[in-house]
Amino acid sequence: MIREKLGVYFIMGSRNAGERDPLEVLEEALKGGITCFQLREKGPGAIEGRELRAFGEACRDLCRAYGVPFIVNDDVRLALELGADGVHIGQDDGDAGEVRRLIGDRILGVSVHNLDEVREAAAAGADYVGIGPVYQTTSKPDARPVCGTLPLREAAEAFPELPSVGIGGITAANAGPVIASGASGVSVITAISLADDPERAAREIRMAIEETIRRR
Ligand SMILES: Nc1nc(C(F)(F)F)ncc1COP(=O)(O)OP(=O)(O)O
Ligand SMILES: [Mg+2]
Repeated sequence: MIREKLGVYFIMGSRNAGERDPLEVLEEALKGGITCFQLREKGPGAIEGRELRAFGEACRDLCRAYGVPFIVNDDVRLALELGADGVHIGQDDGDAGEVRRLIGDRILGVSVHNLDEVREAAAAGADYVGIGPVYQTTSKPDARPVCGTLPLREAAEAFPELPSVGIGGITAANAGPVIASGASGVSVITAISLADDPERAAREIRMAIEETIRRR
């Protein structure tokens, strides 16, 4: 069941770890208890071709070793080539129904920004939706305006069967309200990928959301 795997959803590409080896950062995040990982190779210096394939295989193998779902962002062909557990697409990355047909029963995540897009994603067979940016983000230059937690609450109330994750500027300090709004998890790039101690950062986010779930 994907809902339980969405708690601490780490997203990273080869260029998100600053001066550090991204594979070391990923393994530390896995030790810290992330529950899902998305390979999102974007932005300046993004790798491609054989280099991306090799990096993706290494990320996949680390996730498998820790029993964590390995999701690929945008690139359905790469996801299928890598034998990924699923794919995440945005509103401009293709038709969700078509992607569902291409990936079979693998995990399908869709970015949404309003209830119409939630409804469409559910109809297309999405396993979860990503909603944001909840807070100001530094990871996505083309992000939409900050939306806060209200869209998460609206989606959870209107479509309680469709798990959602909040994304955008989330840290251990502000993860609580995201979960309190009804989201099943939080997605994080920088708070883990550029942390001095990614293992500790992942653990603190996991503790923050589990505390909120207990009180919810
Ligand atoms: N990559 C994402 N992952 C999630 C997840 F739910 F998985 F946390 N939610 C939202 C996005 C954003 O997806 P998209 O709008 O296509 O932009 P980009 O391809 O630049 O990431
Ligand atoms: Mg995308």
